[in-house]
Amino acid sequence: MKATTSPVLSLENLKKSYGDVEVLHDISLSMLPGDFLVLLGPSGCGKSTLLNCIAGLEEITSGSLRIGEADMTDVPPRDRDIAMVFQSYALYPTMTVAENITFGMKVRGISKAEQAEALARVAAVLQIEPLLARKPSELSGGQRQRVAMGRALVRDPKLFLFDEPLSNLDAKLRVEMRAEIRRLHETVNASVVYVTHDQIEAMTLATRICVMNEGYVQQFGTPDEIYFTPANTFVARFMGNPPMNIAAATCRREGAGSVLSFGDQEIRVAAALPEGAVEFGFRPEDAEVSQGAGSFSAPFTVERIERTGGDTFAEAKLGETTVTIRLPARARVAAGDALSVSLPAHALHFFDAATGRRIEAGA
Ligand SMILES: Nc1ncnc2c1ncn2[C@@H]1O[C@H](COP(=O)(O)OP(=O)(O)OP(=O)(O)O)[C@@H](O)[C@H]1O
Repeated sequence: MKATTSPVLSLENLKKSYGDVEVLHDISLSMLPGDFLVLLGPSGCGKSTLLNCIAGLEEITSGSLRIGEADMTDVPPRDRDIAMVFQSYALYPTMTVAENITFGMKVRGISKAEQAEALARVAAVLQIEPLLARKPSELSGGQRQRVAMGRALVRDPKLFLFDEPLSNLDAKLRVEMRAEIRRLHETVNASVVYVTHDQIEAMTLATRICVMNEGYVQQFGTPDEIYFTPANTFVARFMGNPPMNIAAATCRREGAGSVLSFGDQEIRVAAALPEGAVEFGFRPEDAEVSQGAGSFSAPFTVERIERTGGDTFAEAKLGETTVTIRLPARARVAAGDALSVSLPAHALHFFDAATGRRIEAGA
């Protein structure tokens, strides 16, 4: 008989209030050992508060929080079998790198031999052997971040918690460290909860993403589910750069399909959608630009062109909404040109105009 793997972390109807103000509402999610769970959302959405609840730095107001099988309600942070890496590295300035990494073990009375063994293992994984005798002031930002991770890695805990660990690094270093964290996760097969507001970090690192807004879980799924089938307009707009185009349309049924109109522009779709107001979405990279007739009955007139080097983006109006369409880098297009745009069926997204929720197209 195959044993089922039990979650390493599970939250059920977790709520957190500060005084009368509830900042986390009914959060339920779980992750399996080896999962890399990213808590993603804009500033103030509650992701750090949720991480701090998991760490035990904040008490939960109601609901349950389990790490492994054990309920954590009355368990202090030091007994939760977790290791945290913060955005500020909080290294001890007077200690060497080696001492910083082994300090926690020393405090817990772990033998010198075991400390040395753990230090060697972690230094090799993080490739910081040449830095062990240095002080934090003699390190670059990326090296300090690696040492901070080293301090967490010597623990071999049930759960690693990362709070925006890359946000103090410059763009290039962030990309390098992102790759390193990914490699690290693959090498040690750790279970990680990772907070960020950066959707690229979430897409590249996560096995599961929990998108949050205003203390609510907007969607919990794999990176592909979140990107390709966003549950609502918030998730659709939050993921992707440039974000998904979303335009208000009026829908009428025609035959087995539907016609969406945006002023004088119309698009026929095979899906049988509810009639009336609907939000229509497509990603800038899914638009196929052609010379002939596209999916839309009226062409788009280019209002603005933006060239980023690798891509060219054209802005045009769809009804009242300005939409962005990605073109090849060397596309010879200028403001005032007309574009015929086609969209493959899988690239069409529909959302309820009142609630913003995804409408599963029944075709
Ligand atoms: N100690 C506190 N007392 C009262 N309100 C708080 C406290 N800490 C956080 N909040 C509020 O809880 C909400 C969530 O804050 P939190 O720091 O978790 O957001 P966040 O998503 O991590 O944001 P950021 O990315 O800016 O750190 C915010 O509205 C914040 O103002």
